[in-house]
Amino acid sequence: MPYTVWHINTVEERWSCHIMIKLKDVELSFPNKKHVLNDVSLDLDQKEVVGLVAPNGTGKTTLLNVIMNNLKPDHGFVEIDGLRYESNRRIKEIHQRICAFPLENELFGELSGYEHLKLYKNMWQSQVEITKLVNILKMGTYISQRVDTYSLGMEQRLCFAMVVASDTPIMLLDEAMNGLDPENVALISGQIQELRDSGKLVIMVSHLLDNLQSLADRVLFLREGKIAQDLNMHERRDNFLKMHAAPSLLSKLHADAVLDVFQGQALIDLKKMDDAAQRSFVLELMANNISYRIEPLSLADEFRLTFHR
Ligand SMILES: Nc1ncnc2c1ncn2[C@@H]1O[C@H](COP(=O)(O)OP(=O)(O)OP(=O)(O)O)[C@@H](O)[C@H]1O
Repeated sequence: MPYTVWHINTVEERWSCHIMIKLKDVELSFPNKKHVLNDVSLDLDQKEVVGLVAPNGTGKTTLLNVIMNNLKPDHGFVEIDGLRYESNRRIKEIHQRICAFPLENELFGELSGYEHLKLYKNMWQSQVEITKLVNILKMGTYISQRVDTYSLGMEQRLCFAMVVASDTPIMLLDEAMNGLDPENVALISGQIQELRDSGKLVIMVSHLLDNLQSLADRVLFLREGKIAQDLNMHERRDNFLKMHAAPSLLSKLHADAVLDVFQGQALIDLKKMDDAAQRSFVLELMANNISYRIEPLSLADEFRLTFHR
């Protein structure tokens, strides 16, 4: 009989594979819109930033609402940290583990930003230091003002700070960067990285693909109710050739190799050419002084190929 070698997981290994959210065969239709979610199965781990990406009206918010139990799936189930929404007690237990980005109508105009942060800290009984949080997010100049005096960007930063104040293991950020200037996008991105590093699962619905490219560990594309792409952002990916779309040269390539032509740039799939063909094509680009780069697809490239082809 062969020896059985028991592998005892290290603390790090156990930590890195704890499933915080499980969706199994989730389906959901609205009366006027069928199959907004159509058989979605997903496991999301702790200590991850997960980007959820799709064009408008595709079902991203619906998916977050299913995770929060605001919508019940027609089929399938959701499990949060091993628990299902099956009784009021369970719902309460689960909601202690999740905080969702507040909607505009969940803010109280007559209260200050500071009072909102205290409210979230108390609701989740967290240990977050509000003064420190206010300083980190550079909200000191307006945090004592009534929220109905806030600009969109100030409100967005407050809503993000409210989620941080909850200190829950799962954070759902639906378009949290909307309306923020680049400096604030960078500030909040840095905080999201710290949340991830401290062990949180952060799910971000976002249309800022360049930002997700650098921030997310994993990006999901939702298309026709399904997860059309599940990209591990740390995995080494194949190289593609990106070149100025010179028609005379593109016409020499097999049509299958030209994946996309967009805003004067062509995207060439090098896997459709053998080494010799690749070399001679690159020499031709150089001889014709045509600019090109060889690199993996960006998230924006992946998005175009998934949704616009
Ligand atoms: N309560 C509802 N009743 C009926 N239809 C709904 C409801 N909520 C969403 N829908 C429809 O379901 C589809 C998905 O909506 P959802 O808000 O999830 O999209 P989204 O991807 O979050 O869009 P956006 O990027 O514009 O926020 C849309 O066609 C929308 O009209």
